[in-house]
Amino acid sequence: MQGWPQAGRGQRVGLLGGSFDPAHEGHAHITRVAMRRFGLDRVWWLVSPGNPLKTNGPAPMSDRMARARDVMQHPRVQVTDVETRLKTRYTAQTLRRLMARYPGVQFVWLMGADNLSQFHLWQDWRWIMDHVAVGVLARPGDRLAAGFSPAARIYRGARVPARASGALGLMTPPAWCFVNLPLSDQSSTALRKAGTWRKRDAGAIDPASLT
Ligand SMILES: Nc1ncnc2c1ncn2[C@@H]1O[C@H](COP(=O)(O)OP(=O)(O)OP(=O)(O)O)[C@@H](O)[C@H]1O
Ligand SMILES: O=C(O)c1ccc[n+]([C@@H]2O[C@H](COP(=O)([O-])O)[C@@H](O)[C@H]2O)c1
Repeated sequence: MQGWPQAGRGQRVGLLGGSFDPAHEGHAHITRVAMRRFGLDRVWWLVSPGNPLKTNGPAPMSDRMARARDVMQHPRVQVTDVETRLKTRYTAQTLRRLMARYPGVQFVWLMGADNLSQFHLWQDWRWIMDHVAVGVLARPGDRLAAGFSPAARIYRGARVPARASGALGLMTPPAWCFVNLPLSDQSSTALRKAGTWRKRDAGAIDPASLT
């Protein structure tokens, strides 16, 4: 995919942000499940210029994009460098700009349970909860911690039961839903440790160029 991803008014678009350093079958698996369970028309992978909470830079963007496209081949899923184009790396900033750029599109932020546990540390995380529906996918080892996380507790009144997950993208935020699924123990950390992925390129990102 070259250029900006496409979506029509009224479409439900899931956004899976990640370092994808490297992408793996676990990412593809949760994407397919999210499309089905949350009734999404499309999913865009947002390959991050760099997680603001991680100090080490990831492998070069071009390598991560190429690998992500190899791993995720589906007609309704697009691997994108939207955050590089927008010059954002904080999710709230990215979402504000995407919502302005794609009026009428219903975005659903997707993440694994490990990220829900950390969510209260993200910049403007309450703004995200208040403005975008959030779909959380179970991940081995993180189910309980995610359920008791500050974000889950503070927004417990906005939790959508898993049996109603298909309507998530139509709901007015705050609305978030946790779904169980056949678990995948794949992780980028394990792949990096196994040495099957490229060396890190800590100098690839100039943080000053990003908001
Ligand atoms: N096996 C998995 N099951 C459920 N969610 C996952 C899985 N792997 C990744 N995710 C989710 O996909 C998103 C992007 O993940 P990311 O690119 O950080 O991969 P990762 O395997 O978690 O990497 P790392 O090991 O470096 O933290 C995150 O929301 C993460 O929670
Ligand atoms: O906005 C934030 O403060 C923030 C903090 C940590 C992670 N994120 C986003 O969470 C997504 C998953 O990150 P990662 O590195 O765990 O793959 C990715 O899109 C990051 O930009 C966002």
